[in-house]
Amino acid sequence: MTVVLPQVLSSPETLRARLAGRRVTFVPTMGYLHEGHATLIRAAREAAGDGLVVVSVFVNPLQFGPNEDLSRYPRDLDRDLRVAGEAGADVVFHPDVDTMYPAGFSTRVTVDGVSEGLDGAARPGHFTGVATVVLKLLNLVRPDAALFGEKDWQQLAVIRRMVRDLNVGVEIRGVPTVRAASGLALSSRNSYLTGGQLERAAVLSRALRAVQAAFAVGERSTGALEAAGREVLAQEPDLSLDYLTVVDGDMRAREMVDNDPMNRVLVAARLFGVRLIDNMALIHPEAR
Ligand SMILES: Nc1ncnc2c1ncn2[C@@H]1O[C@H](COP(=O)(O)OP(=O)(O)OP(=O)(O)O)[C@@H](O)[C@H]1O
Ligand SMILES: CC(C)(CO)[C@@H](O)C(=O)[O-]
Ligand code: BAL
Repeated sequence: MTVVLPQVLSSPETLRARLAGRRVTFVPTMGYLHEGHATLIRAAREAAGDGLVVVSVFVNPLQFGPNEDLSRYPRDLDRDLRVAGEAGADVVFHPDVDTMYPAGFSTRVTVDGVSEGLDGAARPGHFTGVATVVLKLLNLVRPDAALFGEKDWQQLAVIRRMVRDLNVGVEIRGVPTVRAASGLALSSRNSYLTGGQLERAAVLSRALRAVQAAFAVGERSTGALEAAGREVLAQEPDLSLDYLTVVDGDMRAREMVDNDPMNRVLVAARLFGVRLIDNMALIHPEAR
């Protein structure tokens, strides 16, 4: 099958000229696209009708801490163009860092509350970096709708809050997490792991399923639910746990949970030196 590669644009001016007057559905990414991204792009294609699907590929330095993996974050634009084209993208916006943050750039967007715990606490400044770049990308692309993965559940909550608070006027859609057969959530950072390590990293999703199973048999204390997940994680000696926490839709910890479908268990851990995150609803989707 011949794939029509998307048009690559790197300046705000050419992007605006290309998108003028068109309905636009947008998928922001940091590149190194995998099947999770392709699922987002296909969903965008379906939602877009005869409008344009725009994918951004930009590794945003503002959301990386000083000791994080910015310099080694995986990059492969040629492959990204093939994946994006196959999934139905029309345009890939690929700006360089100076275009996004020219000399004198001084503005930051900080979302209080939902940004503060979990990854916000573990990665100081991370969500300010995310909110700033996402608002900037939304202002450049001016989409009707933008799609984000539920894999980054707290990020999705931060973006929804920002869009609501600042009247950005874009529909934000969440897309369920795409997983490997082992249960491991697909992630660009999985490329840091070898085959055997990837199999072992599936312990994260097994821990989340153990929390779902405890909830399904009636456990409502978050302490006991979290203990069920941690017990599974304890079986992996090369894992260093950041958090495994049950939160409500506003990212708040509670002592007891009810059947609200927004209740979620989130996990972040370092495995073989790589920091991975995952999350699941407390109510197993098939039990709804
Ligand atoms: N497995 C997945 N299923 C669904 N959406 C995903 C998945 N992985 C990433 N996404 C979504 O794709 C978008 C771009 O994410 P990003 O480019 O950071 O990829 P990533 O795989 O999450 O990388 P990282 O390793 O940095 O976490 C985000 O909205 C993210 O939530
Ligand atoms: C939303 C995003 C593209 C902002 O850089 C990034 O955080 C991501 O890929 O999830
Ligand atoms: N997908 C989230 C991007 C990050 O970890 O910086």
